[in-house]
Amino acid sequence: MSDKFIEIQNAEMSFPVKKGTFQALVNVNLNVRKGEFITLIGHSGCGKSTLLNMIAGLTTATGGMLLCANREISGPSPERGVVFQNHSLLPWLTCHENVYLAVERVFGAVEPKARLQERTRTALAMVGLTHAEHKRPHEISGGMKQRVGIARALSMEPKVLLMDEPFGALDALTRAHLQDELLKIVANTQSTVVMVTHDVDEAVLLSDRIVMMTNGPSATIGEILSVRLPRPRERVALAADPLYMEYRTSVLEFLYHRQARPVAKEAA
Ligand SMILES: Nc1ncnc2c1ncn2[C@@H]1O[C@H](COP(=O)(O)OP(=O)(O)OP(=O)(O)O)[C@@H](O)[C@H]1O
Repeated sequence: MSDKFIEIQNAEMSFPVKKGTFQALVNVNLNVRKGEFITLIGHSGCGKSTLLNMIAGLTTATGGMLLCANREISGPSPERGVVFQNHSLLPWLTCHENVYLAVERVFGAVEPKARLQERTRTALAMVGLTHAEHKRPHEISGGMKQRVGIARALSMEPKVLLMDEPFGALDALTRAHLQDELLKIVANTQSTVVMVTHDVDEAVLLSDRIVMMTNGPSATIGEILSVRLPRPRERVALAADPLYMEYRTSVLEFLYHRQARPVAKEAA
């Protein structure tokens, strides 16, 4: 397992604002191993999405360097699949067509249609949506829409799956169900994942390491917690596991004692 699949070196991000420049992130250093599951956690506005977008190549760092598989990240690429909270499906297309579109974009030039169809069906099966492949987004639940978003990202066979609060808008039970599914999918695909979350239990359940960010402006990585719970992980058993409680308490301590939320200092 390579130690440096994603390399973030002294990354910075500042935004031009009315009063000059807003320094969102400074001095961010992180190496992510191949196959590792990383969550980014921190108070609202600390820069989690900004950092994820930098890894996605959707925004360019104003300082430092970001690399994926030894190549500088200079824009979005199918090697880094992104899943957003609002799933962003095209409403006039079926689930199958939404995924097919992504598959065609990545593999369309080199593979026959039958293979593209097969890839699409495999991705939908992976998230348990074969039965809904001909439905349109308005005909399915929020959790199912989010699963289509995950299928679409996975269908491109990304080297890295980047997820920005993918389950944030879902009710607690659907969220738990999708977390369990994600654990299985990632175990099967051996994907490298970087995921933004606000949810401490979600972070402990899913992560190999939890990256805890300080409050902004000039936010950075405060601490990194290695979660050494064996896999496969089972939420009910973990709830009574003393080590699980210890990790949970460490993250809560960081968030609510060491980084107690100040009065919001958003960009002006
Ligand atoms: N394009 C932009 N222009 C100016 N300021 C920005 C821009 N994008 C983000 N910011 C500021 O950078 C900071 C980090 O924002 P970001 O969305 O990354 O935080 P976050 O931790 O993901 O927040 P949340 O948890 O609420 O989604 C915030 O103060 C935000 O207002």
